[in-house]
Amino acid sequence: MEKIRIGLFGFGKTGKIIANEFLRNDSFLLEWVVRKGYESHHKYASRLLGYEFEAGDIYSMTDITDTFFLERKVDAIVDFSSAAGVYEYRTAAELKIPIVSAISKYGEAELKQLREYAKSTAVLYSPNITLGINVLLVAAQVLQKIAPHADIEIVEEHFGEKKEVSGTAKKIAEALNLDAARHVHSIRVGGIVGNHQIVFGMPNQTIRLSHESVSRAAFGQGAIFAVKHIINQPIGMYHMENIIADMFRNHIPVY
Ligand SMILES: NC(=O)c1ccc[n+]([C@@H]2O[C@H](COP(=O)([O-])OP(=O)(O)OC[C@H]3O[C@@H](n4cnc5c(N)ncnc54)[C@H](O)[C@@H]3O)[C@@H](O)[C@H]2O)c1
Ligand SMILES: O=C(O)C1=N[C@H](C(=O)O)CCC1
Repeated sequence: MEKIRIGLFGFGKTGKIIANEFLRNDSFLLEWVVRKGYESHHKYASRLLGYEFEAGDIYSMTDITDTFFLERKVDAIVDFSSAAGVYEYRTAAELKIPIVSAISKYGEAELKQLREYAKSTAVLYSPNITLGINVLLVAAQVLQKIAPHADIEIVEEHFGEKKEVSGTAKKIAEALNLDAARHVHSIRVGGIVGNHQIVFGMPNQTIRLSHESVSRAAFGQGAIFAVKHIINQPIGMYHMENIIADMFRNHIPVY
C-alpha cells in the first residue's frame, strides 16, 4: 500500500518528536521538514534522529519558493512550527494539499489565513492534538449536560518553564461556559508534559475527568490520527473535537 507522504513544519522540542512518530510508522513517509533557520540544512531528519535510512530532507523557510510544493509533493502538511508558519503554505493550499495545523496559539490574522486555506483544501486545526484531550473535551460537555448543577473547576499542570496558562485549559473552560480566569488553576512543577483535570463537584459525589500527556509523543499520535482522517475529507475546516464527538455519537452503546 502507498505510504502517506508528509511535509512537516517545525523541528523543535515537539517537532522532532512528531517527526520521529511519522518515521517509525510504516504507513507514512516523512518527505521533508521545514524549519526557521539553517541548522542541519539539507541533512535528513531521520539521520539526526538516529535512523539508518534517509528521510525528511531539512529545509529552511527561505527555501520555500512558489514551486516548492509542486516539486516536493506530499499528501499532507503538518504544522508544529509557530503562528507565523501559516503564511508559508499558501501555494500548498492552492494545490489542495490537506493541512493539519497544531499551532496552539494563533492571532486573529493567522486564524483568518487558515480559514482562507479551508476554502481551497481540507484543514484540520487543533491547539491540543492529543486524542485524549479531545475525548476529555467532549466527555466534559456531555457530563455538564447530565449534571448541570455541578460545580466545575479545571486544574492544569505543566513543566516549570511554561509561563502562559494552558491554552487547552482555556479551551475546556470556554466549552463549559466557564470564566477561565476564575475556574482554571495552574500548577508548574518539574517536567510535567501536560495534565488536565476537570472536577465536577456535587453534594454527595465528585466526578473527576482527567488526561495526562505522559510524553510529547502523544502529540505525534494525535497528528497521525488527524492526517489519516483529513486526507479523505472534502474541502473545509475540521477540528479534532468534532471528529471525536461524531465517534461518541456513532459508538455510544445502545442498551
Ligand atoms: N497542538 C498541540 O497539541 C501541540 C503540542 C505541542 C506543541 N504545539 C505547538 O507546536 C509549536 C512548536 O512547539 P515547540 O515546543 O516544538 O516549539 P520550539 O520553539 O521548540 O520549535 C519551533 C520550531 O518551529 C520552527 N519555526 C518557527 N517559526 C517558523 C516558521 N515561520 N517557518 C518554519 N519553521 C518555523 C523553528 O525553527 C523550530 O524548529 C508551537 O506552536 C506549539 O504551540 C502544539
Ligand atoms: O507544551 C505546551 O506548552 C503545550 N501547550 C499547549 C497548551 O497551552 O494547551 C498544548 C500543547 C502543548
